[in-house]
Amino acid sequence: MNEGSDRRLLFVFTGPDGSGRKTVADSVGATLGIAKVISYATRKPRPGEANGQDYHFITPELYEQFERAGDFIESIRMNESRYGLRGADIEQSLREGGSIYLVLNPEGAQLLKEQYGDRVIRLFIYADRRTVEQRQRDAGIDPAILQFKMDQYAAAIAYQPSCEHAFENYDLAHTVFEIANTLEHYLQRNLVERD
Ligand SMILES: Nc1ncnc2c1ncn2[C@@H]1O[C@H](COP(=O)(O)OP(=O)(O)OP(=O)(O)O)[C@@H](O)[C@H]1O
Ligand SMILES: Nc1nc2c(ncn2[C@@H]2O[C@H](COP(=O)(O)O)[C@@H](O)[C@H]2O)c(=O)[nH]1
Repeated sequence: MNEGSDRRLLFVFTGPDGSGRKTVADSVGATLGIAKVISYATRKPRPGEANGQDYHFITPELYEQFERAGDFIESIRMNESRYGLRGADIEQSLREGGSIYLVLNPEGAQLLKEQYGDRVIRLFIYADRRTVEQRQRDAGIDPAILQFKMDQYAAAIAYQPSCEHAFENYDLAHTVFEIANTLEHYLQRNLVERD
């Protein structure tokens, strides 16, 4: 486990796809001035997505190269696409920017928890199945991918009890406010402990 003596925290936003994890996480991150660590993905960007902001969009060949070099702290395959996080990116962000946040599915959240132990705070973001499906349809997700994501909904929801905190996400401003308040407590506690 990679706990070390450092108490900089990793806030992991998880939950079902379409619950609003990215939207909420980016807003909380901007409010609190916390840096995001971005995954590498082999899929093509969707409309509105930007390289280096949503993902590092890379070719399958480069992904394989990173994987062979043992760069990924965790790596998944989903719908023919690969997604992974480079351990060096996490370590560098922690060194340079203090606490960080990430957006991961429950599998990734669990793997990070196993690696970083109690430095990982999992924030489970959820909404009901119908809302989540409608949001993703409105966002223009490919119907086959949407079906795949909805097939994962129940399994994703089952991860909630494992997480340190859970927040429903209907009123975005309210959700962001609640989470920012919660995270501020962690950040302040850490400042006091490190004095
Ligand atoms: N509280 C909210 N009310 C209405 N729409 C929302 C809310 N939160 C997020 N959305 C919208 O829902 C859609 C999905 O949000 P987002 O991409 O943040 O979800 P996600 O959980 O990261 O899922 P995915 O990984 O599939 O993108 C986006 O169009 C976003 O603008
Ligand atoms: N375990 C990991 N999951 C990841 C990573 N990067 C993204 N994701 C999750 O994959 C799905 C699909 O994302 P989409 O952007 O194509 O809709 C979603 O749940 C992401 O949160 C990762 O590095 N590891």
